[in-house]
This record gives sequence, C-alpha cells and structure tokens, in this order.
Amino acid sequence: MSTPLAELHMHIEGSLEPELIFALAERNKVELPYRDLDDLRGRYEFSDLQSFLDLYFANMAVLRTEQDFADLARAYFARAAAGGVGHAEIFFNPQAHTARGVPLRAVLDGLGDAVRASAAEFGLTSDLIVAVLRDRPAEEGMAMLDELLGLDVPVLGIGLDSAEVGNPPSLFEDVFARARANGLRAVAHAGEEGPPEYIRQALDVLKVERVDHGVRCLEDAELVARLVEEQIPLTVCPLSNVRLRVVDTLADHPLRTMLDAGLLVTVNSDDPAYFGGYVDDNFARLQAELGLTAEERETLARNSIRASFASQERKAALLGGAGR
Ligand SMILES: Nc1ncnc2[nH]cnc12
Ligand SMILES: [Zn+2]
Repeated sequence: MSTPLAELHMHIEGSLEPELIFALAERNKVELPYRDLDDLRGRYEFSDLQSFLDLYFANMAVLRTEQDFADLARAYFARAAAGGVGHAEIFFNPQAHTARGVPLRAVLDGLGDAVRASAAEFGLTSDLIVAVLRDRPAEEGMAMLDELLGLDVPVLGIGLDSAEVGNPPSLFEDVFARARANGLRAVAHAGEEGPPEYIRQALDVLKVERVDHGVRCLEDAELVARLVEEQIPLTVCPLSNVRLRVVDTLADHPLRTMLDAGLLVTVNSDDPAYFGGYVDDNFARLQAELGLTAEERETLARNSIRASFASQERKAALLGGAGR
C-alpha cells in the first residue's frame, strides 16, 4: 500500500462544488446569477488568479450557517479520504464570511464539527489554518485575528492568501507577529504570481515555516539554495498552476525540476472544485502528463507528512502506512 498523503494547501471554500452551490442556494434562499449547473460550470475558465478569485468569492454567498460549513468540510474530507489523504491542514477565509454577516463562531463551529467527525469516520486527522486576505487592509486582518483568539477555538495556524501582486507579505508583519506570539504556526502564499522577493519577505518578515506555492523561487538561484539548505517546505499545486496560467501545461510544470534541485516539495489541490480535481487527481494527471514515477509519488507523499504540523506520533503512524 502506498503512503497516505498529508494535504497542506487547500482552501475549504475552494472545495465548494457546483452541485453544493445550488443545493445551499436553495436551502438558504439565495438567488444565484446562474441559469443552471452548466451555466455555472461554463464560467470555470480563468485567465489569472484574480479572474478565479472573483468567482470564488461570489460563490461563497451560499455559505450562511454553521451547518453549511459542516456540510462543505464533510464533503471535502470524504472525498480526500477516498483519494488517499490521511491528514489535512485546511485554510479558511473568515473575512470573506464575516463581511457578509456570517458570525465567525458559526464558521468555526461548522468546520470544527466536520474536523472531529472525519477523524472518527474516516480516520483522517485535520487542522484549521486561518487565512488573512492580503488584498484587505492589515488592520482588518488584525481585528479578525483578535476576534478569533478571543473565541478560544482550536486553530493551528495562520496563512496569507488572495491577490498576491501588489500586496507583499511585509504589510502583514504585525498580524503574523501577534499570531505567532499566540502559538499559531505561520505559512503564507508567496511566489505564485508574485516575485521571489515575496518569498524572502514571507521567510524573513512573517517568519513562516512553509511557503504556499513558491514556484517562482526558481527565478532566483540564491533563494533556491536557501530553501534547499533550510528545507523549507513548498506546497505546490500543479493543476491550480495550469488553470491560473502560472504554467502553460502540466507537461511544462517545474515540479520535477524542484524535486531534483533538492527542494522539499509537496503536491496539493488548492481549490479542487475549481481547478479540475482533488489531490489524487493532481497525482494522476502528473503521472499521465509529466511521467511522474511511483518513486517520485512516494517521495512527495513522505515530504507531505514531514512538512505537516502533525504530532510526531501521527507522522509515524502515517509513515508506517497505518493511516490511523
Ligand atoms: N491559489 C490561490 N492563491 C491565492 N489565494 C487563494 N485563495 C484561494 N486559492 C488561492
Ligand atoms: Zn492557495
């Protein structure tokens, strides 16, 4: 049996499938601007990160109650477990919900329910990473963090996402310092569309332990050497990179170059409902289009467990193939 995967870079709102969008719209009496499922599916054609984010945020309008968030996360965990995921560290975007009047408590209680249920039902362990919207003011992110810390709910880490270019990590120095002082593990999206300098800032200013995406590090040999030396995990998302035009095709993806350079690379789905598949779909396509070998898949699986924030006991269980 192959080693289970740890999925370290996925946005739970990005697992909102078209069918669930319609079901939740009906349940919550939200009027959708789409004629039907095909009309919605026809819009999953992106020219860059922003064109995706526009649809991603618009579709969140159907997420209103604790139950909605529990249903959303449960569906992801069921699908991920079926695809070989044994552990997941998932992002959620509070600001995108509280701005629409959804209480932060409802988001966290719904996600928390699903986290507990999936451990019991699927043996899939998981943790939550609160993601700060980098295209919103840092003060708003700080206020959200304060509210979250006041709720005393189990959140593992802090991340930084949304439109990258023009919104450098350095803007969020104070938010990340406060989060780290309160015990949160730090990660940030950097080097997806943004330059290598943003990866340096994520490391030096935000003091992140992992970099989400990071593919543009390859433009800077000194940075690559540092990432290799420090064994900083990079949570790469191949299908996302193709769909958001970071790379032209999967055959052109630099994943193998990164592995061969000695970078600590992992493979993840990012927003599986939008980018053509879950993490096992990413591996299947990499095998078909990049010639990814079984040995490389095994390296990537072991990397994902090593790069996770799971306990040493949990890591040992996953590496031992026990899964539970
Ligand atoms: N790939 C991505 N990059 C930045 N922000 C995101 N939010 C959801 N997916 C994202
Ligand atoms: Zn992402």
